[in-house]
Amino acid sequence: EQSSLSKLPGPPKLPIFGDALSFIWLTQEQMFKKLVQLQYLYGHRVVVKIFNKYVLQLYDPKDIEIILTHTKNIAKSKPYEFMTPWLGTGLLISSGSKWHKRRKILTPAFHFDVLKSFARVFEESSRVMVNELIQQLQNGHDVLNVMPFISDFTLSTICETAMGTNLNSDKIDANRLEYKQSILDIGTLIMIRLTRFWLHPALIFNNLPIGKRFKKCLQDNNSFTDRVIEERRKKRRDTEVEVNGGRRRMMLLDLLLDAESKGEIDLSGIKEEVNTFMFEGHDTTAMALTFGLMLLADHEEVQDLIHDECKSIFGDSMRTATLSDLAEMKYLEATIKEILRLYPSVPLIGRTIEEDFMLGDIKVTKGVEVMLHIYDLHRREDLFPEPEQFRPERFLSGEKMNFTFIPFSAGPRNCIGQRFAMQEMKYMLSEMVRHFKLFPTVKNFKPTMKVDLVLRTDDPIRIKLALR
Ligand code: HEM
Repeated sequence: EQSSLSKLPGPPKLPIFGDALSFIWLTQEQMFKKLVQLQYLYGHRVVVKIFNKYVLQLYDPKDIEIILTHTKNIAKSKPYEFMTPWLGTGLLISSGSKWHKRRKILTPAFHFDVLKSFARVFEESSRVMVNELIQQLQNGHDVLNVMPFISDFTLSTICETAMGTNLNSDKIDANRLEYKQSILDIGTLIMIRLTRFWLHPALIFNNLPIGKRFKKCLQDNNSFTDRVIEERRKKRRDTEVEVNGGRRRMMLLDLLLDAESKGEIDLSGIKEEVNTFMFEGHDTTAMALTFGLMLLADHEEVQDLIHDECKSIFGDSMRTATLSDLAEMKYLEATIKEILRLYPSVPLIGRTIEEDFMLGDIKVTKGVEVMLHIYDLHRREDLFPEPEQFRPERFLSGEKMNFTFIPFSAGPRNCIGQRFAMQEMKYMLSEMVRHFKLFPTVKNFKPTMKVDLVLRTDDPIRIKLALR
């Protein structure tokens, strides 16, 4: 049955192993490079065989549309399994009726009115970050690795909005660094495990030093998220009026705690969702903002256009932005899209096929895995002329991009936090450009990407700042 796939182009295959041996021992950077090369070597539909399993690699919008709009084939692919000791089967990883039920419980947490009520937090957190950077400037540090400042910003906003917990005033603040480090380590360990097939069985992995390190990371991670849950539970008891006030009930963690009292979810269910949202809700936007500031620093003309746009909205006032101000920031919105085209925080997603379907004239059968290459799709020269060039104007015409531009995926399993993320990024980037001029430390810097849980690089992103 799978043999119709064997006719598709792909790397040469060995008996028994297929292509498995060519992925062994690769570093995360080598793996990234290898996956990018596949489409240039073999075209937009590539078949890789890992032992007896076909893994179809797709780079074409029409094929990607067929997969993403399929209402039954919503199960994630094998590599996501290595994340389950950490994220359980929370919204990102679950499938079938569990996924449907959870998505229904959590969707109200991203309602327009709820996002509107978060404006103050996005606003204040952006200001806090800007003030920290001004402080750094005053202390003589004008060249900064911006990543740690940004991830502090996105972590505190996800805690204060979705989780209703204020990081700065709580003792959990001390665990923040440990939490962020644990996510980096978890990513690295999962990637090591992926490229060494003998580490795949849990029984082997868990009993080796690498499995023990993994377990320690999970403990560090959970000690932070458990406290976030506890803090909110306490506050709810203390401030019952606030809970019945209506609006507050819509906060993500409150919805989960409400579902718990109705018997729809248990504590382990709450934990898997809190872990999922704390990670997906801060790391993705942090990486997009980091690459975004790097691109802005390299393109003074783009900064100036954003600044002009802000000036036309705010005049000379340094007042804080409202949601209707944000709606007017059309050029900034196009800039954010262009950032996500070049650096989509989730560069690659995967599905396991549960119901046979046709991909054009090719039958794809149950059990096949499919990888959708968002990063490579966004850099196709025929879809985005001069794809390496950073040009926000591409997104100004308002032309529909359909499945050629999918940083948030699409279809039933698209990103639930998409509007949250856009709003957060608009607040932060507009605040930055209103206060600072950014300069590159290396002109036209192209960081070396690596395969990880989100799009990452080990190269520090250093930017020179000056007050505007
Ligand atoms: C720039 C920021 C972001 C990008 C580029 C992004 C991208 C994505 C993508 C591509 C997916 C599909 C994953 C897959 O199919 O495996 C996804 C799913 C998801 N995202 Fe985001 N995301 C961002 C921000 C956020 C934020 C801020 C939150 C939460 C507040 C969030 C929560 C989630 C969740 C829970 C899912 C799983 C949804 C489901 O399967 O029902 N994301 N995201």
